[in-house]
Amino acid sequence: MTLQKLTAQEQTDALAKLSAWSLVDGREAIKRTVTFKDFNEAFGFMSRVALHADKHDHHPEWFNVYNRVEITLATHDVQGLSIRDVKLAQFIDEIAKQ
Ligand SMILES: C[C@H](O)[C@H](O)[C@H]1CNC2=NC(N)=NC(=O)C2=N1
Repeated sequence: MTLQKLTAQEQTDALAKLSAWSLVDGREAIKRTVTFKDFNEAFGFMSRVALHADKHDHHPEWFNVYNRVEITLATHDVQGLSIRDVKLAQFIDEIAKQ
């Protein structure tokens, strides 16, 4: 089945459960920031996300400074949000443990 863009209702429902995530201004994407004790923990987290992302062929946009990781998720293929972003956000929440 081809990948579908989430409907407005699906997006609202998904975001209600992803409390750490918010919509990006002016773009159909979601973002969250995760802060760790130090760079070692932040990079360990990024490594785990990177391996998962590559396995699932769905990659984050992110920015890291020392212990902080800012993450943006979107699906280029649908120019908006898809179930893949929801699943990756859930995985990130699980391993961020915050
Ligand atoms: C060709 C390849 O499968 C696509 O470009 C994949 C790779 N990773 C991706 N990651 C994200 N975040 N969105 C995509 O649409 C996407 N597409």
